[in-house]
Amino acid sequence: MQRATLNFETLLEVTNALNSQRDIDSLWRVIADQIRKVIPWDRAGITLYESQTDSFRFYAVITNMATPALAHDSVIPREGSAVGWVHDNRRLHIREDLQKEQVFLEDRYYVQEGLGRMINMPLLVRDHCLGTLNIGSVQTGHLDQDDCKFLQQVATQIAYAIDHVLAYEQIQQLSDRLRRENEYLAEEVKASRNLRLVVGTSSSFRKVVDLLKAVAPTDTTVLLLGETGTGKEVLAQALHDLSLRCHKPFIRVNCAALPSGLIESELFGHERGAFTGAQLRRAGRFELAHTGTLFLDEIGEMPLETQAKLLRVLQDGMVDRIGGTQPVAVDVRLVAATNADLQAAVRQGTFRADLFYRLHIFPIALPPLRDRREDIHLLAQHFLALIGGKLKRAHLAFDPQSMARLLTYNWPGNVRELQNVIERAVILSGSSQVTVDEMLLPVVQAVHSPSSSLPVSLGDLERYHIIEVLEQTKWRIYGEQGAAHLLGLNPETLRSRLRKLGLRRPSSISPEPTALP
Ligand SMILES: Nc1ncnc2c1ncn2[C@@H]1O[C@H](COP(=O)(O)OP(=O)(O)OP(=O)(O)O)[C@@H](O)[C@H]1O
Repeated sequence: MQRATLNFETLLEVTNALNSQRDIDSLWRVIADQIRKVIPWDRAGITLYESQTDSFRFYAVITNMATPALAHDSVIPREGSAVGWVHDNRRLHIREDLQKEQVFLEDRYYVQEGLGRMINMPLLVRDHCLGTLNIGSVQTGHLDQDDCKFLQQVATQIAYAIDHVLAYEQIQQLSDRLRRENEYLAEEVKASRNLRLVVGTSSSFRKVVDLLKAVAPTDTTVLLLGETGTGKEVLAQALHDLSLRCHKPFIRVNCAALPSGLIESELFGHERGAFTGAQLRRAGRFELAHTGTLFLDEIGEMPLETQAKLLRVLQDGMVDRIGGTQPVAVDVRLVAATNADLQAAVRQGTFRADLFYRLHIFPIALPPLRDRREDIHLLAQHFLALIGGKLKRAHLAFDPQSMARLLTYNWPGNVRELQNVIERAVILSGSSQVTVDEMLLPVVQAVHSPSSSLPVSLGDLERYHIIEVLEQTKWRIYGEQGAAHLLGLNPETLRSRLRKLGLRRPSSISPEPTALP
């Protein structure tokens, strides 16, 4: 067969192979076999340029050499390498005798492998160089013009095919990211995180807000310390809202809520098939938070193994997906929170000291509610308005005794408790006048005391409260001294609630003169 015909037919075979849907390894094998018909080789490889690291990675390699020094995934820097030269100059480079011309970084590895000649071709798409095609042989010697032209044509076909694959991967990644963002937002909506306003004018709280405002515009890592329910998450969100990243994502991870087996894939993502059940490639929360803020709540609960991986991300800004070979660069501002004594955890060996120092750059300690009693009034009004909005109850107001009760109650550390008491009071008060019955306060303490083993649901709480009041009134519902009046409910509303709760007047108590449940 004539040389020109052979080259043409081979090129056609290469194009056909590129159009067939195969995985990259078998595809490369078919193409490399075609190239061999025209130019004998002992090593054929493709590198791709990675701008993040300004280097080239071997994307596919086939070699006859016994001990290949540069294998699949090996990385070569652009500076000083032949592939870098080809990339920068957009043209082919041949070392006809590697022994004599070891001018580039990778040449000594090729000589070690036993190669005599190396040809590097740019993979060009619209004058953009994606990487290189590299053909090496044990033989030394010249390459004629036709062969150069043939190789360049093969390189162009490969370049366009790779460009399509990369574009497809990018679309997949973007759609994966969008899907994850949607899932995340749906979760967030479900959790109805509408209590974002930061409320408080006490001097201890103002100090916290001043620190927050000072650090917000920087990219410094912030560690929020404080008892549970003191507002660490509210402040993390406020920090993000005040930062230059406010229009970028704010992503939250509760380290205590995720089982240890899941936390790494949740944080760092995973490749398809990385473990049983990983049917799709999944971006982690670090990737979702790219250019924004990642809030790691309850960081003290993070398993030691995950702490080591988190430390690596903080050091290099690169995330390794589980089962992945290529790290992904992320630009994330980290905010962490804990109610645990991290220094004690470091002493006990359950928290890494090096991670602690990475996080403890700008600690902010939140005061418990007992140390900011001046804020109770404002917080109570704030929660009343929010809960009123949530339950669609307009113009709610505390009756004067109730506000006094809230102000004098010996609140422990927790703002969430105050909020919950108010929510219960609103539900139990039938009118726009909200009564915080004294009963609500001790019950809340009992619920949260360590000796109480079972959590009490809102339904149970309502039932206990109603029974208590009915017992006080000897099951009298109507009139000034009746349970309906004390509960601030219409008697008919109370009667229907009793029916709903399945409560009946005990037979030992004589009936009221009106219709009874
Ligand atoms: N200063 C504040 N202003 C307004 N709301 C607040 C404030 N502090 C706390 N809250 C409310 O109290 C509840 C508990 O706050 P948050 O979840 O931020 O606490 P946390 O310290 O992160 O709790 P945990 O340790 O349990 O994760 C939330 O509903 C929040 O809206």
